[in-house]
Amino acid sequence: KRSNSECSLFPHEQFWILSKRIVTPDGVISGAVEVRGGNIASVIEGDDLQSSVIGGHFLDYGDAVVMPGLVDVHAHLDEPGKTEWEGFSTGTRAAAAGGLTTLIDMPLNSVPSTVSVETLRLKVEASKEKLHVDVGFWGGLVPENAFNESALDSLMEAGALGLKAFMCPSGINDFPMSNSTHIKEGLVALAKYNRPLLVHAELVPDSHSSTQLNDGISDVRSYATYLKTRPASWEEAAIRDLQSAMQETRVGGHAEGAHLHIVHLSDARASLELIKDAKSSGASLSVETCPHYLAFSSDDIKDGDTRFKCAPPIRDEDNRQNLWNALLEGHIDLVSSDHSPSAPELKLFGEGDFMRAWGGISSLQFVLPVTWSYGLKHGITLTQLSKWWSERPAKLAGQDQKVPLIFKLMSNFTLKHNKPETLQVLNTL
Ligand SMILES: NC(=O)NC(NC(N)=O)C(=O)[O-]
Ligand SMILES: [Zn+2]
Ligand SMILES: [Zn+2]
Repeated sequence: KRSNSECSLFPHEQFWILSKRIVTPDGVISGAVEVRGGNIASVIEGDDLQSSVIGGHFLDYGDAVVMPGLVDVHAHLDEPGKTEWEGFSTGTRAAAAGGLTTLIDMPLNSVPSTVSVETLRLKVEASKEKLHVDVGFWGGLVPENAFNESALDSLMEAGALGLKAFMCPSGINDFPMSNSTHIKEGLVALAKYNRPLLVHAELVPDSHSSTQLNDGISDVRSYATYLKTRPASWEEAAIRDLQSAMQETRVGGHAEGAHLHIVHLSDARASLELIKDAKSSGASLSVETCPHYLAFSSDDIKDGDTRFKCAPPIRDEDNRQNLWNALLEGHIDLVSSDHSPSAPELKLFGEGDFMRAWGGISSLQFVLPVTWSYGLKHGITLTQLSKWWSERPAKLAGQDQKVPLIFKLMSNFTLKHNKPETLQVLNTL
């Protein structure tokens, strides 16, 4: 609704958006999108629609792309508590600047972490009057609530869209790691709601104590040093450890109805093979990767440039190509930002110490151009981009209404010509 502020919304209850490139489930069409009362009312294929069909108010965007807004299922907005790291106001403005119209906020890096109905309410309260795009919330699965089904139920019934767990230390004191037993419990609780459990899948082998991790560390400014401390075998070990939990999400399984989603996959070798096997065995399983894994390889990262520190780490060029192939072949389902900013001083830009800097990449407003620019070299299409960044993330977050009804209906109508009767049908839909 147009407010009397300097809002840029077109001041009409009903208007049309024309473009030569409108992204629909049936491909990219030239035509017009009808907006009525703030919703998509119809989509019409055809050229020169101004005069013949539409009349009224319209915005003609020429050959600029018109597509569903991006839905980011993995963003750390850090409020309440750490607004010097991000916050709802700056984070949602960055999202809007980058074409993201929905963010699902992670349950950690805020203070407190979102691991109960009380802390979810604190977060919702903190977000009031600060949102420039839609925001939803994942709840946190931690050892403290994993066996307390009623606590998980109240978190879900209070509006959490699913749960998130870490299988390794998260770097946040009040968000401890979980094991596969906790995860199985979480999946059983989620089965009632047909909702997902998202997992940070890195598992530190028992032999590794945290001190050992830093043993023999030579040059902390070299990215290779950091990369060596978080090998792909950690991702593989976590996904191997999740196998039986994944099997329980199959039809007839103990957690049928629940869904397991692996966040920010970096290892496109053994870990990806295990995911592919689990999917083909019928597990209700999906996996995301992030633009920084698709765009950069370890060789690109200069000494001391701790902007690129994240967990799991950015791996080598061959791995990056494998990630693109897996995304193009549908083995990786979607892309998310894993926007994990911090106060600049925590990145230790001066010292460039990869071992002590905050792990997390700040990227929200760049994810669309990065995915598109680097994807062009792999021949990606706008339709694929929209599946990876809008349609599938919206489904994971249970936001099916974000995949506009008309686009769903469009999948039944193969509009060849905007014959009046067809238009009439669409308009009444
Ligand atoms: N607490 C975090 O924000 N962690 C994040 N940090 C990264 N990815 O380096 C994450 O998603 O694991
Ligand atoms: Zn993570
Ligand atoms: Zn994250």
